[in-house]
Amino acid sequence: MKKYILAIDQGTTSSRAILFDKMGKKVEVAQKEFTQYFPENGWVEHDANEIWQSVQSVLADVFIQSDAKPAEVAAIGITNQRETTVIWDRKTGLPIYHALVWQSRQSAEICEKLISDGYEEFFHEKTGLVIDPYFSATKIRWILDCIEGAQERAEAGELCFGTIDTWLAWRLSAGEIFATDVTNASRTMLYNISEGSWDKEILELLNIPEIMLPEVKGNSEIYGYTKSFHFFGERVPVANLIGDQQAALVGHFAFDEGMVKNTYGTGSFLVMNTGEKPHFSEHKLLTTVAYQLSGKVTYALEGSIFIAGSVVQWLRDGLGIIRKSSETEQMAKLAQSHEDIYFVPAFTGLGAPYWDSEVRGAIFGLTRGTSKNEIAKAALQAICYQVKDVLDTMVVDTQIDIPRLVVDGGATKNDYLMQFQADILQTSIIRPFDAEATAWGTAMLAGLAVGFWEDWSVLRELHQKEMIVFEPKMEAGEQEQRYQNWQKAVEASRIFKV
Ligand SMILES: Nc1ncnc2c1ncn2[C@@H]1O[C@H](COP(=O)(O)OP(=O)(O)O)[C@@H](O)[C@H]1O
Ligand SMILES: O=P(O)(O)OC[C@H](O)CO
Repeated sequence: MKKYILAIDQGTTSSRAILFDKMGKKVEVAQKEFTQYFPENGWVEHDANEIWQSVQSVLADVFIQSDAKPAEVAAIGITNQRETTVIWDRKTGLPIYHALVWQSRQSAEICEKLISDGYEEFFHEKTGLVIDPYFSATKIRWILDCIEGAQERAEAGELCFGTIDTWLAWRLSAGEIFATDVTNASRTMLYNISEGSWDKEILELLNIPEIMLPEVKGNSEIYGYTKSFHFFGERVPVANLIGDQQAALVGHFAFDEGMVKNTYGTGSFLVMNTGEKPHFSEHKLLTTVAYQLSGKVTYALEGSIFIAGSVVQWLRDGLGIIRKSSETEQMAKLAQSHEDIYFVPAFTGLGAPYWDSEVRGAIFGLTRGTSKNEIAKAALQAICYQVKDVLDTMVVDTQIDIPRLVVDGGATKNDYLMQFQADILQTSIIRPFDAEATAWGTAMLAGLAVGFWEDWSVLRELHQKEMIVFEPKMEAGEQEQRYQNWQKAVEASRIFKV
């Protein structure tokens, strides 16, 4: 008997496997971090094989740790860090280069050329995106340029391109599934979001052969079956692929137009459901696909922040001033209030609403009295200021008020972060008791596809109602003053270019 849905949440810093039972209860979780490579200024890479190994490892762990058996899994859903680009050999399955991570800037020059040649409107109209190294298109171009003979091999059909969803589905099915979903496709800068297909003019402009691209599918259907993974005695359907931010939107049940969620993971992503018609931003927010169910596309508006939880990771792995991310909460509380510093964590440029690839990080206001506590506090505050930059832009762009923000993601465990976010936005922050929206989103979509759950009304009943609300406490005067200081710090960072 089938008892579980298995969600694979492949994030920027770790891979996770989560088992949900029929009541929507999280039965077991396994998690594994993997290596981040920073080969040059602003570059971020992953080893796609290591990602695959980390996924195999958490899949094994989740069964070893629980009473569950692979034969009891009704379906698998895969949700993933988006845009990260893998190119591999169709025959051997070996990647021809490291995966270029969404945060990575190595294709900045290709983007600058496209902008100076006047292609901004061309891409915006077709893909809903701004021209930026963030998206997969110029990363593909960069790899094809960088590896000798790759262009010819791609043209001959010998190479496959995929975002991480495609890579994992391909691996799990031993090459039988070569597909992506519409949300991941909409982040490649190659996909026409109005026509619902790879855009031939863009492919021609970037000289990317269509033969290397996966088939694009909806968000709740059987893509194929597992084959290679020996822990599955029988073949288990892969019944959903979806980008992690869109999965979180679904996981929060943000199905109505105007509903917004924000996720605090490696980056931070504010996403608003905008309904059946795409809303094209005048303020450099991204128009993207929220989900496609029964052939019907729903669109979203997104503000993407490149550095959020990863600034905390940098305090741990780069500066070495903490051992665990959770320590930052206490440090922020211990920080001296008169040592007020501002930290612009633009390690790989700034995303929405600035889209500045060249800016790099800076800390302002250091004194002899500044200690690691103040730096940790400023790092957490920086996440919140960036969210305000995006949320204010979204309100102006859509003319829709956002009186409350539903949140999820690893960094939301930090109560200081949540309270400061409520204070600086002057908005209520709603944190579900178990902030596992991303995995729950993919699990629901996969479960519906195979009839594990009958329909959305059943799932709505199961949806957790418990939550913690953080209400703003800061005086409006202080909030305004602080935000002005932040804006000055961003301005100053953008002036300094090496
Ligand atoms: N208690 C905490 N305080 C602040 N940041 C945290 C805390 N716990 C985790 N993080 C940050 O959250 C991120 C992990 O969240 P997660 O949602 O798993 O990210 P991803 O999916 O991008 O890998 C890491 O960057 C980590 O530094
Ligand atoms: O890995 P996350 O959760 O920070 O998400 C990464 C985003 O999908 C990048 O667009």
